[in-house]
Amino acid sequence: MNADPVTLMKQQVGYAAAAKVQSNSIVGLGTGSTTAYAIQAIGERLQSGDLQNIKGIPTSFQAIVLARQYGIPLVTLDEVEKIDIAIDGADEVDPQKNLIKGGGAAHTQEKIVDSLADQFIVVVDSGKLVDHLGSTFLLPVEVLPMAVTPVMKAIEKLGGKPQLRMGVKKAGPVVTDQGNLVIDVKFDRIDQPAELEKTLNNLPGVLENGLFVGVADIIMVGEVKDGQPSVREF
Ligand SMILES: O=C(CO)[C@H](O)[C@H](O)COP(=O)(O)O
Repeated sequence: MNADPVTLMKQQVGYAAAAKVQSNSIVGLGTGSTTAYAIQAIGERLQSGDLQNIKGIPTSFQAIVLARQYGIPLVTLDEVEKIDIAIDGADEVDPQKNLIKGGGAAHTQEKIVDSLADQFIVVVDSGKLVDHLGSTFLLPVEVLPMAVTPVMKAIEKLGGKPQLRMGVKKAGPVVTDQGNLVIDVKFDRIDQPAELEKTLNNLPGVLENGLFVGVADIIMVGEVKDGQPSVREF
């Protein structure tokens, strides 16, 4: 393999998480470049006959496209009693397994699916591990378009520095799969993520924020040591 180290870590951890999926299960399919490897690996296991009777619940349009590409049948939350396992990425992970998600603007559907899973496995490269949430990544907040200005003002009063997420190769702001906008917020240090999660979601116009507190069961971390990729769990 001649991929760069971060890509190697993502591949390794995505495939390792897919190996935990068992036949006859409902699988939450997360969003992002790391989860994409897990979706690919689940599809390959289905195709080889190593896995049978898997149904996926997607967390985004990206997940739908990848599931179709790799032959994973999809169902909706209306059609299942429960989700057995969900695999999803994260932008930051703290030692208590709390997360910041939403780098792909998909955190609203991700939180619904990941929270419902009996087992939620987070797949990250080692660069995502932090001592405190908010250290490296801005906190994404999905907001109804008509409420962007009042929500930004309210976030400033909470001590955050908000900025509207702008599109890349698209004029204007990023529009979520739900047709809303994303405000990315810099907080100097998020010491009480559970409280901040609730406070932000209580602002009129906010749909969901990217703090996932007490949701993750297992963190799988892709690492490269001496040029060799490996995976550890906590
Ligand atoms: O939360 C997410 C999307 O909303 C992603 O899971 C998160 O941004 C990590 O993505 P990647 O694996 O590409 O680094």
